[in-house]
Order: sequence, then C-alpha cells, then structure tokens
Amino acid sequence: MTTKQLLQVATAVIINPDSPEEFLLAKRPLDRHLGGQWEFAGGKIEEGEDPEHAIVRELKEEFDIEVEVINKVCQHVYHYPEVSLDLHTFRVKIVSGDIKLLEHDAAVWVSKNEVETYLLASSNHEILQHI
Ligand SMILES: Nc1nc2c([nH]c(=O)n2[C@@H]2O[C@H](COP(=O)(O)OP(=O)(O)OP(=O)(O)O)[C@@H](O)[C@H]2O)c(=O)[nH]1
Repeated sequence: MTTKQLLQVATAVIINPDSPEEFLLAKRPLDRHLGGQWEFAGGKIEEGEDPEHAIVRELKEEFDIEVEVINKVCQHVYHYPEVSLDLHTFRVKIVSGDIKLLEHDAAVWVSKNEVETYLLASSNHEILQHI
C-alpha cells in the first residue's frame, strides 16, 4: 500500500486595509489544480521552511506586496482524491505595495456573507468557520 503525500500549504486571509471586515479571494488560473476556483492566496511550504515565512514569501511572489502576520487562523487537513493537503492559514495585513495579479486570474475583496457567491475550493470551507 502506498501512503499519499501530505502537501504542506500556507494560505492567507488578507485584510482589506480600507474595510477591515473584508478579505481577499483570488481566482486560480484555469490550467492549475482547482483551476477557476477561488482561494485564499498562498502556496506550498518549502522543505524546512517556517509556515509564516512561506506565506510572506508567497504573497510577495503572487501580488508583490509585503505583509505582516497578525495571527494564525487555523490549521487543517483536507483530502482530495488526488492530493492530501495540510493547510496552515494566517490572518495578515498589507504593510506595503499595491496588489498586482502576477499569478491569479482575478481577485476580489469580500465579506464573510458574500463568499457563498464564489466557487470556493472545498478545502477552504473549514477556514471560513474560523474567520
Ligand atoms: N494557494 C492555495 N492553494 C490551495 C488552497 N486551497 C487548496 O486546496 N490549495 C491547493 O494547495 C496546493 C498548493 O497550492 P499552489 O498550487 O498555489 O502552490 P504553489 O503556488 O507553491 O505552486 P507551484 O509551486 O506549483 O507554482 C494546490 O494543490 C492547491 O490547489 C488555497 O486556498 N490557496
């Protein structure tokens, strides 16, 4: 029997600087895993990398913004048939830069009760319970 790898992923609840009850959802490119679905931005944690460091690095790569971690929102495991994920989620605030879409097809600021109008990756539903 083979054991499926548990992929370590860091994700961010980015607070809207102009409206603190809103946070950012980003749309994954169509040619990627979960293409076209909306996510909390982030990505894979590198070998030996601290999850908080990973989220700061990913948000610089994806949006060209500098962020500061406010706190940890949650950590949970989610199993897709093709991959199992260990998702580490952090609430962050932008300290400098304006969001540039370097890797996503779109991004929107939403409040919690607006999220249901977007096709959110099912792995992310747990995160909503903690926001
Ligand atoms: N970034 C991100 N990935 C998520 C979320 N939810 C979720 O299931 N994933 C999955 O976590 C995995 C890693 O995310 P990713 O593809 O963004 O990672 P990455 O930027 O490091 O990718 P790359 O190194 O292939 O360019 C993917 O399989 C992705 O579908 C989420 O909210 N944000």
